[in-house]
Amino acid sequence: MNFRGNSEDHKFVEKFLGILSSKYFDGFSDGQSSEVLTKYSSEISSGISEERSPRKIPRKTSLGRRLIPRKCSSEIPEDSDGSHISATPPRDPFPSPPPKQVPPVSRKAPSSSSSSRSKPKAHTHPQAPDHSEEAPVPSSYPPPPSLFTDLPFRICEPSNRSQPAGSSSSVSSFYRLPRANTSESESQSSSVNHVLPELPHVPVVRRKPPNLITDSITSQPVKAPVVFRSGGEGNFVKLNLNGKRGKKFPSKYKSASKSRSKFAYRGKRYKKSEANGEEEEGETWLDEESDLQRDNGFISSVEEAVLAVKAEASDENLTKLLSLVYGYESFRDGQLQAIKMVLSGSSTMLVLPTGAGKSLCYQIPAMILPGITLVVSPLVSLMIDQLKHLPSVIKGGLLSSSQRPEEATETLRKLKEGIIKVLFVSPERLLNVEFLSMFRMSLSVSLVVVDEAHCVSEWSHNFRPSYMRLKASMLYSALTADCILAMTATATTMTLQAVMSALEIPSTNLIQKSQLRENFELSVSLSGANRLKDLLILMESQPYKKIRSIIVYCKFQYETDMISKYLRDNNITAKGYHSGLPAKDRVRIQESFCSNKIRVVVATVAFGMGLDKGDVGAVIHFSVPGSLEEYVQEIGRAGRDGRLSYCHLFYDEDTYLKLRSLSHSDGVDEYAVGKFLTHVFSSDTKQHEKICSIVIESASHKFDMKEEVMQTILTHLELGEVQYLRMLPQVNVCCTLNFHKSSPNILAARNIIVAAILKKSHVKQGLYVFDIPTVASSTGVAATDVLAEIQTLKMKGEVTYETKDPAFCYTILESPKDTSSLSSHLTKWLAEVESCKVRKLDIMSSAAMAAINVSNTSETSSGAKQTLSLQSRILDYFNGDENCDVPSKTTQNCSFLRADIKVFLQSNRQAKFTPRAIARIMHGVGSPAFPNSIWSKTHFWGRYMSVDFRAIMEAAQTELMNFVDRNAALAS
Ligand SMILES: Nc1ncnc2c1ncn2[C@@H]1O[C@H](COP(=O)(O)OP(=O)(O)OP(=O)(O)O)[C@@H](O)[C@H]1O
Repeated sequence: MNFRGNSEDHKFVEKFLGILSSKYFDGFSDGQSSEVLTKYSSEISSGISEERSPRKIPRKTSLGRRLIPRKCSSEIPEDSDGSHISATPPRDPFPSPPPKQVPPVSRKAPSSSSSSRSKPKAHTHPQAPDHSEEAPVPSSYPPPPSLFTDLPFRICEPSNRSQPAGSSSSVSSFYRLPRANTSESESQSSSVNHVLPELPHVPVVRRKPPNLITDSITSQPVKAPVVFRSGGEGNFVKLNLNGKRGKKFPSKYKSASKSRSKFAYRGKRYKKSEANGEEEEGETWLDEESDLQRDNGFISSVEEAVLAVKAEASDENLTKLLSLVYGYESFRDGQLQAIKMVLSGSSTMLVLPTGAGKSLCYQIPAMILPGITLVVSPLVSLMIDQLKHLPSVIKGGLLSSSQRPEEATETLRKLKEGIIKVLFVSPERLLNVEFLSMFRMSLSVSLVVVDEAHCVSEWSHNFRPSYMRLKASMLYSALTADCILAMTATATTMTLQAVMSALEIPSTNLIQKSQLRENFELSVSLSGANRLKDLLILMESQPYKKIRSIIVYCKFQYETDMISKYLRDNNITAKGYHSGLPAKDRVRIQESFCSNKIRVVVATVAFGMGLDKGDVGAVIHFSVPGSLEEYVQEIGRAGRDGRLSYCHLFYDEDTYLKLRSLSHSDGVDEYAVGKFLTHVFSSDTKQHEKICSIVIESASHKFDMKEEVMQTILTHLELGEVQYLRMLPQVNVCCTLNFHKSSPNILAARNIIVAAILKKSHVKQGLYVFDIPTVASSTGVAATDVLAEIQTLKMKGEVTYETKDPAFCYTILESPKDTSSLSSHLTKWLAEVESCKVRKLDIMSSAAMAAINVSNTSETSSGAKQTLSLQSRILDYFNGDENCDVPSKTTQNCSFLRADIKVFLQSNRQAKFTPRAIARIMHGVGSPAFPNSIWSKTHFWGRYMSVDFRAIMEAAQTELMNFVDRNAALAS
């Protein structure tokens, strides 16, 4: 629409500007975590491949190809699918080939899909890496050791460290252990022990078996739990955890016991050499009977231990169970307390640092409690990973919206038969009406675990609208759950309060340990145009030079390729990893990294969630993270074996400004929210249970609102104080149907859905085109049922079809009485969320700058000073007030700004701008209506990134008014 200065245009601008009071100028809703921030990052400049999650629903399916949405919007599929191997940490950077005499000892009863044998196997028969791109492993690297062969372990504790407060004798914690030998000559002179130089102040204590695992071939072997095979998706053998032999977990499906024996182990085995008990590399079949006997023996011991805990959940009994199932000698700080709380039926909020062992806090209760343990997880990759890491005695399953229908059906069958004890589920699936009714009717839930619980809160760095739906009232009533365990490693006080309030966890039930492990050496340096070179210099200097596993985090997809290539050109084995890579490539890269074939992974935020590779010795941030939470999560991939690890951050101002601009990419104005609400409630609500739909792409363009923002608003309309609507699964709403066999009318006579289709469609070149929600509403069934029916017809050869236009679907329960006050309320809330995001980045930036400054003040031990400075900032942030004022590096004005906006408006008369749209263009941030593919060509694109976004909006508002007035004057 052109602006011609007529009165209508004037009214539009006036109306818009009238609504835009300055307090809403920062209207923003990301709602989507740093991943989302990253995924829009390329909008800052054209031609940059951004970290964008794939469409959740296919835009278009080929005739009859796919019916069911593959992804729900909140399941960010950009991580690897998690099928990496969690390797026991190699013990030195470039170790000698392992001796072959030590039997495999499982720290955790293995449970990967290809049986427990797959772990050692993964090392001996690794998947072929992509040699075409990958630099060869330097010949100085000996072949990677088989898993576990470096055992036994060594534990080091600083002598001056006292027991952590509140810890019991059976609790230990992370301590800082030295990592790499910084002296090259030392490393060359010793094949194994050189990794841990004997530091004078760090006495070595040897234990059997240790909690913190480091390397030493001199210590005693850990008492090995029976290495228990698993199968299927990780858990073949089912344990009778109810204490009655031959009986399953309680299920209301009483008839389901027959299939149980199916899950006894059947698979390839490694043969144990009778002579020395070592694992032979070749695969062979063992006598199944003797194996089963051994398995049964193990099961009996675990069953006994479970019964003992059921009788008395004492420290001793729990520790015995821990040692039997996991091979660990003691609980870590916080674990025992959390397990006991859960066993006593108290809902609990558990805050432990990354890698502290939170998973164990639901796995052990899952063995004891009678019903199912449901684990809600934000990422499919994380769920897959956690499923794989379940001890084999706990049978697990997974339900996510990205599954194929037959996979989901199989999991549901196992659930009903009582085979599954721990079910991983996405929030969308959990809240699916059919899923809930199945639980209500037939299954008992003992525990609901909300993993990454900070996602519940809009004040976290990683808020997800679907997590908003996890309210205690729903979890308790719809699932009849007994208890909730919420877990996170990164939550500020404000986030914790929001999570605990949503999940109705009393403040007395908070178990919170320090959110930062102590085994990090943190450093920051100022960088700029030479960042790549700086990175190489860092990696070629001590201690990084000697570290075998390193993750380099950057913000943009194109950076991962560029940096990894640069490193490879400099003889460092490196691979780029981002969500844009095909899933199989991501899996392969992760596996190669975990099996030490790649030394460095250069990744976006898509890498790392759930990554439990013990020996990652360093994490380097090529760009400043979006928040301290993100920083802590990402450095949390390092040093999970408890040893000293190194984390360096290159701070450069340009990236900070880019990210700050991007923080505004999801902002909305009250005007747009109002229009959107009018659209949402435009349907005829008198028709009971009418299915309404909003086609995502066109609405996004029309309201200049990102999909995530629309979803956040809709979720709020469902879960706010008044329930205005009920959300239904997303579907592709436009269907084109082609009849092949029977005539349409004959089919319609015996099928009411076909009859409705004929009634509601228009015929185009012999094809029937119709709107699925309309047909669903007219027949009184769900949109997914219409799709299912068409699919059935397709299977019978009656039809082929194609669907397009993914849409939000919902039914209206109540129309708002006052849309304008509702939109004002929503805009205010979204603006607060946006400001919170910007503030988090400013706090991160200010912490980095403070560390740089502290190192400038004195020459001596700047490393230690930086570590202390960052540690204290992080702990203050998590424990204190995050709303404190932080200096921003943006300026409030620029002399040419107004003049430039004027020129911009004159040269783009054809477009209808809002002040926010102008500010975005000046910041180089695209939006659905002003995409960077078009607007990045303007001279003004990103020119004012250093000027405060709100200040630009104010200037744009004035200039827009002037512009309209001038045109109106000219026209009259
Ligand atoms: N008591 C224990 N003793 C020794 N190792 C343990 C103990 N508990 C857990 N671990 C190990 O610690 C590692 C990290 O555990 P887990 O993945 O549960 O951490 P997390 O707290 O969920 O971390 P993140 O938040 O980063 O995902 C695992 O390899 C696990 O087996």
